[in-house]
Amino acid sequence: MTIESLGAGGDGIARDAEGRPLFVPGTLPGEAVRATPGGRRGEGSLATLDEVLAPSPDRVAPPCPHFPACGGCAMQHFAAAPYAAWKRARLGEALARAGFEDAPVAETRVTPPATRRRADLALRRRADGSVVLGFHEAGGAAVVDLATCLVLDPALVALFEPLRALLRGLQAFRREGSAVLNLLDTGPDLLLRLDGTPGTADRASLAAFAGAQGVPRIAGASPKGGATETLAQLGPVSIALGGVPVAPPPGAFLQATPQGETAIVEAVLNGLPKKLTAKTRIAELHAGLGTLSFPLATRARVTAYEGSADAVAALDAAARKAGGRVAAVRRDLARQPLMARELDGFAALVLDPPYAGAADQMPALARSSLQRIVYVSCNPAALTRDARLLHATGWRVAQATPIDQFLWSTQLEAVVAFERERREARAS
Ligand SMILES: C[S@@+](CC[C@H](N)C(=O)[O-])C[C@H]1O[C@@H](n2cnc3c(N)ncnc32)[C@H](O)[C@@H]1O
Repeated sequence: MTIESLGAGGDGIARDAEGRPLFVPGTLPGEAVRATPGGRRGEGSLATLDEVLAPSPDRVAPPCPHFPACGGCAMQHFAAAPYAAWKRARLGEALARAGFEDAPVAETRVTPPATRRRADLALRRRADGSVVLGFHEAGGAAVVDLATCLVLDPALVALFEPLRALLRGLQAFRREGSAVLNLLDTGPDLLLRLDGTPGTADRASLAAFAGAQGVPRIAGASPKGGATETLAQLGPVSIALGGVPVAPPPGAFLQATPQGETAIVEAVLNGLPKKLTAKTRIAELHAGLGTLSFPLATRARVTAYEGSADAVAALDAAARKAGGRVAAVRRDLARQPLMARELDGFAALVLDPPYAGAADQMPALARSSLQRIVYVSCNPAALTRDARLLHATGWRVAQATPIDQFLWSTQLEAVVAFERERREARAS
């Protein structure tokens, strides 16, 4: 069969005899391949690639030995330039589906390998007591035991083996769990979600590991989430966001790479209205630890709303020390979205919602007196749904920037600046 196009999930798409889509993972447009049809996928079926008969000129040798088994990466077989163009096209399609047919989409801002500073590693204990540590396999629940990872910062990869040795001896690790690693300015910050309760011996091992590996803090929690407990702390934890030091809670959200963070911040600042004064006010939703709040505060006064109690406490403490141009407010924006009249007086609004998007918040934004909205999205489908309402209520896309924060994955980060269409423009 011949692959006609590349789907949003990264699969090559061919057609069966009846013209229905046949999704073939690991293939590229234009390729002739031999594949065996298997299960169903949406309105078509899924096929397993047996052989590439005529490779695309865009096919490259995947650099990682764990590709394609490891589910962390899906697109290592795709050359860098067409891969970046594919991500850019996906943002254009997401906006077109919302009604913005000819939105100005910038070139993709790419992220180099070996820069990811955040990892959520799955852990399993084998029957012989040894430890499997890695990401879930592509399309399955099993965990791929990783010897290396080309997207992660080497400082995190260097912890794989010491972590296996630590976990092997921990009584609190029975069958499965996860390890969230955040690379902060003070070194790796570790949150272990284990299926047992650490006793005295475990705590001693954790403190020894922290000292030996230069990990200033280890926290624990149950695999189901819930409250975290500090299990070992040898020093302070800190990361500078927009130049302001913040002490993140264990497992806190960080943008995936420093380069991605820079690209997002630049696109957000470029999306603001040009005329801002020291008295201008900006509303920021889903502020987290302040990744965007502190850069925004260099242009205006910022009211930063965030739902997580821990995150807002860290943001508030950092903001107070930094001189008070950021006011941190705790608010669950899904249950209690900002109302249109609360947005009076803000020159612009920046939102950076979680993967589900901001469906509950959009009607008030569309109705408000706002003239500028900068939407940071990690989910093109949610962006399409949320942007549709803006299209229907007279907004236009001023600029859209795709950011490839998750190298070789099918994920897409984007910053889209919307502005209200001027009346004369709408009349014409
Ligand atoms: C994609 S992160 C962005 C964080 C921050 N802007 C940054 O760049 O680091 C989304 C943020 O939304 C917050 N969040 C999720 N659901 C929320 C809700 N219902 N109300 C308010 N904030 C929420 C999360 O806690 C998280 O901090």
